[in-house]
Amino acid sequence: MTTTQSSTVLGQAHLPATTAQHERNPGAPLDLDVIHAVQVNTSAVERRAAQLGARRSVKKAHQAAWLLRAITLIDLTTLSGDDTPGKVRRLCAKARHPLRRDLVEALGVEELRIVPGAVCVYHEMVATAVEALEGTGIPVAAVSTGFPDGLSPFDLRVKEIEASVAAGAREIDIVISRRHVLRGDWQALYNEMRAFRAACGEAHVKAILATGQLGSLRNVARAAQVCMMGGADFIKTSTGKEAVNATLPVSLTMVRTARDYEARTGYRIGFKPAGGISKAKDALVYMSLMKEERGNDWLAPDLFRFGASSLLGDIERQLEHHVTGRYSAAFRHGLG
Ligand SMILES: O=C[C@H](O)COP(=O)(O)O
Repeated sequence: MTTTQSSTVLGQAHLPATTAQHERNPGAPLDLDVIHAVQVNTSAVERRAAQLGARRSVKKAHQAAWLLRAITLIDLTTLSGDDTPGKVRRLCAKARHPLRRDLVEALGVEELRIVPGAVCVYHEMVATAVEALEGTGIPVAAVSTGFPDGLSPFDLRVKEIEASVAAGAREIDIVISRRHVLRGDWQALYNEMRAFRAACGEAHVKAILATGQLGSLRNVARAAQVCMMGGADFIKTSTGKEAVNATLPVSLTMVRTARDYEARTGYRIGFKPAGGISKAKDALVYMSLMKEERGNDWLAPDLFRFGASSLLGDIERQLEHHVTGRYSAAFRHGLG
C-alpha cells in the first residue's frame, strides 16, 4: 500500500459508516398473528445466498479497507474448556493491538483506532477480561444461560446473566431454549427472552438461536421474530458448538426478519453470524450480504458483529499480503 489513492481509500473506507447510536429495542407484545404469518421461500433464499457466495470479492486497497473494517466488527472470542486467565489476558492484549505494529504503520492507519467490537468469554473469565481491557472502551461480552445448550435450570440461567453483568460484562449472549421453537411454544420462548432481557439491565443482549438445531428457515425466522419482540438487541446465528453454525441462507433469513421487525416497530436489531467464520474471504461475503440487504450503515459494530475465534489471524495474514506481497505462515498470526 504505497500510493496516495490507496491511502485515501484506507483512510476513509474502513471508518465505521455511522457511529450514531440508535435507540435500544424495548421489545413489543407477543403478536402470534405476526409469528404464524411468517413464511420463508427456502429455494429463493438459497439461490440468493449462492449468488452472494459466488460474487467476486473487493480487491486491493478496497479489500484492505474492508478487512480493517471487519476487525472492528469481530467479537474476539475464546469459549473453550481449557480457557485460563492467562489465555484470556493474551486475547485481550490482542484486542488492544489487533494488528502488528509494522502492518499498522505500513498501512498508514496509526491514527485510526482499529479494535474489535468486543471480547467474548465465559462467565468465569469476565472479571479477568474486564481488568485486562480497562481503559480501552472495548466491551466484554459473556455467553450465558447455560451456553451452549441452554438446558440448566431457568432460575440459574437468569442468575448467570446477573452474575456476568455484576462482573462487568456489557454484553450478554444468551442461548434460547431450542425446544420451545421445535414445539412451536412461542409464548414460552417470548417469556424466556423477556426474563433474560430484564436480567441484562443496561447490558445489551444478543439472542443466540442455534439455527443449526431449529429444523427449518421458517423456524429460524419465527424464533428471530419472537426474540426481537422479547427485547433482543442482536440476533445471533449460533454458539459455534452446533454441527451446523453460521450459513448464508440462515443469515439472509435473519437479516430480512430483522428488517421486517424494523419496518413494523422502527427499532434496529443487530445481526451476529457466529461459528466457523475463520477466513477473511468469508467475512467479506457476510459484509457484502449486510451491505446489499441493509446498506453501508449496517457495517458498524453497533449493528453487525462476527462471532469468531480465529478470523482475526487470517485477516492479519491477508493484510500482511497486501502490504508485502507475500503470505507468512498462519502460526505467525496464531491468537485471534
Ligand atoms: O460466538 C462465537 C463462536 O463460538 C465462535 O465460533 P468459532 O470458534 O467457530 O469461530
